[in-house]
Amino acid sequence: MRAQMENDLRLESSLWVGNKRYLAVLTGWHLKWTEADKKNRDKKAVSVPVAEVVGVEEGRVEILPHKSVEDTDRDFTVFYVKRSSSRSSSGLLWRLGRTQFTCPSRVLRDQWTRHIRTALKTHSPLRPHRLMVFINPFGGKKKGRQIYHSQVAPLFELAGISSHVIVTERANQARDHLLKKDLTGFDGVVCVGGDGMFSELLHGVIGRTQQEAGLCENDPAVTLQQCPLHIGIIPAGSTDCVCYATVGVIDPVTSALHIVIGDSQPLDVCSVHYGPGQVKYSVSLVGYGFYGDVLAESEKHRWMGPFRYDYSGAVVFLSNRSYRGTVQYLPADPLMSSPRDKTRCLSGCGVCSKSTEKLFTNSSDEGSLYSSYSGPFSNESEDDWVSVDGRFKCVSLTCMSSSCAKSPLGLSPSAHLADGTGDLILVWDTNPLGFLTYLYRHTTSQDQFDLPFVEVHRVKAVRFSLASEGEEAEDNGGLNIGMDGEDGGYNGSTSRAGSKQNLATRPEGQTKTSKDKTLNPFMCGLCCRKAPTASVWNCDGEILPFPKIFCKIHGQLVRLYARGIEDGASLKDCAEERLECNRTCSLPR
Ligand SMILES: CCCCCCCCCCCCC/C=C/[C@@H](O)[C@H](COP(=O)(O)O)NC(=O)CCCCCCCCCCCCCCC
Ligand SMILES: Nc1ncnc2c1ncn2[C@@H]1O[C@H](COP(=O)(O)OP(=O)(O)O)[C@@H](O)[C@H]1O
Ligand SMILES: [Ca+2]
Repeated sequence: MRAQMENDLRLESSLWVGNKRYLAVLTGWHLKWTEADKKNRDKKAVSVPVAEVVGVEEGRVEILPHKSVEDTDRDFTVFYVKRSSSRSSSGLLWRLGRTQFTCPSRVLRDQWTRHIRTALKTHSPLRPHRLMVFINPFGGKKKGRQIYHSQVAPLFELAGISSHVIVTERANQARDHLLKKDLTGFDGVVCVGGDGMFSELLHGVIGRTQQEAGLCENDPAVTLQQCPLHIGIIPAGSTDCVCYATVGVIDPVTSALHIVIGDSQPLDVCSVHYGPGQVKYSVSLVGYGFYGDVLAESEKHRWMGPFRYDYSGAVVFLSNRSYRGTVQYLPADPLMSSPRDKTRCLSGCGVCSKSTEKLFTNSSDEGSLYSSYSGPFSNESEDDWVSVDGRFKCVSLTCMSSSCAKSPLGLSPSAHLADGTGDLILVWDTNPLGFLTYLYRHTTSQDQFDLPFVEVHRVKAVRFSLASEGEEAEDNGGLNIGMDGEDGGYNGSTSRAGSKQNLATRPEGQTKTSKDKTLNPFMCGLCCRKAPTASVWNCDGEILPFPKIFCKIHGQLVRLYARGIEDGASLKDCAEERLECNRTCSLPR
């Protein structure tokens, strides 16, 4: 069947590009053109997967900086994805490649354009035709509108995508629109903004899907329904972590091209249940302590733009706080992967593909992908939960690496985008120099988990609560700046929640008292006010002022127009070995 289709689409002709003659071949999967008049050795060949052809137009056409069409009879122009490496980040930049072909006759020209269009329809079924685009005009450096109109809209137009654009006038407008308005006919939704805008789309799309399925999303026991609408992100925010971690670069053109060709990247989502029956969703950071405090502080300084996080980070760091709490977690299957196995989740990731089979019982049946998720708690009992009690600088949970420009490898460099697990990072109370070392390692390739006061666990669910009242009343705001480690928070212990040992507390003699503190004059001004006993949660950039939460990871709940990070090195090997391969061989197609 496939071979038959391949044969029907196959086309081979001698065409001109400029003043050189090429042998052009369309196989259905690839469009390839090889210089015809040269001897074998220096033959110039270009091969583009059909899946990466953006569009084909009759005549000699240019798109950027402005559209121009020279309507000639025997010419056609092919637009496609072209890669270049990015010096500043880990992924590859995508640009719009363009080649103008001249045919010997108009009939042949029409045959070529028709065949390419049919090949696109056949081999790229997820390409969007209609998109809803939300632009936050105030995100990041406030360039959202300009970025969309100058860099993204021309590409959508070229690909024949019709877009309904809404420039937001208030926070949560995009989320509310997705929850309430008619979405018939839309293939996907796109945000132009930062992680906060993405979060609005995430909430809208998940909420709408559960509403339509008649499910109560606030009930942590419910298995949520996979979302049929794809989400696209055009980065124009402050951290842009979700874009960075799923594409590898912060670049509007690259992201727009991923949308245009209908790339599809499943993504794990963490539901955070808090307060009386409320839920929020996160894909990057659910953080208590340091990251919660940084976010709360940064809200006061929004006018600073993206720099507010650095400023607030320094302020919070200097206030040297730590918080008591009880963390319980449900470990993931250690045979699948580990947060310290030094692997990276790249495009075509094997761990994620294997997890797809585990997460969806009938993975071979495409249609069942959205209905047969077996949920994370199919076999677990209370005995499987592990409980940890102590004082922490921060507690972070992330469903993916959470890499961003500040931290190119991310909060958890070996986390996976779509394996149905999250990484729980516990940073016990430690002296400021120790904590600074931990933070600083995020900016280098040094292992931030290789520190005595840090632990990381791959998990399926997490519970957090404040320590019991007597313990909570203990002082906070630690002023110890020594490096001896004695004041470290790592004197709690670990136990199975359901077992007899249950919730171990710190051993006698190691309890921190105010006498242990060493005052540092530099810090004094910041610490004289009474430090709070509880922090807030940072849920993908939104403050949740309820310390007690329950988090559950939903494997591959949503899909993005992305394909994971492409590794430049493997791409090069691949290109050297097989000329016709224009990208990483392991990609699923
Ligand atoms: C010493 C250098 C330390 C660098 C530490 C970098 C850690 C970076 C981890 C980033 C994880 C990001 C997770 C994503 C969060 C976003 O959802 C969320 C919302 O983003 P949006 O505004 O684009 O909508 N962003 C955030 O919550 C921002 C978190 C950023 C934390 C940055 C902390 C900077 C710390 C600087 C410490 C400086 C110490 C100086 C000592 C004198
Ligand atoms: N028109 C608007 N006015 C005010 N806030 C908005 C508007 N549109 C969106 N928002 C909110 O602004 C917040 C930050 O947006 P985001 O695009 O993530 O930028 P940044 O990365 O700079 O924080 C989001 O939480 C979003 O809900
Ligand atoms: Ca994951």
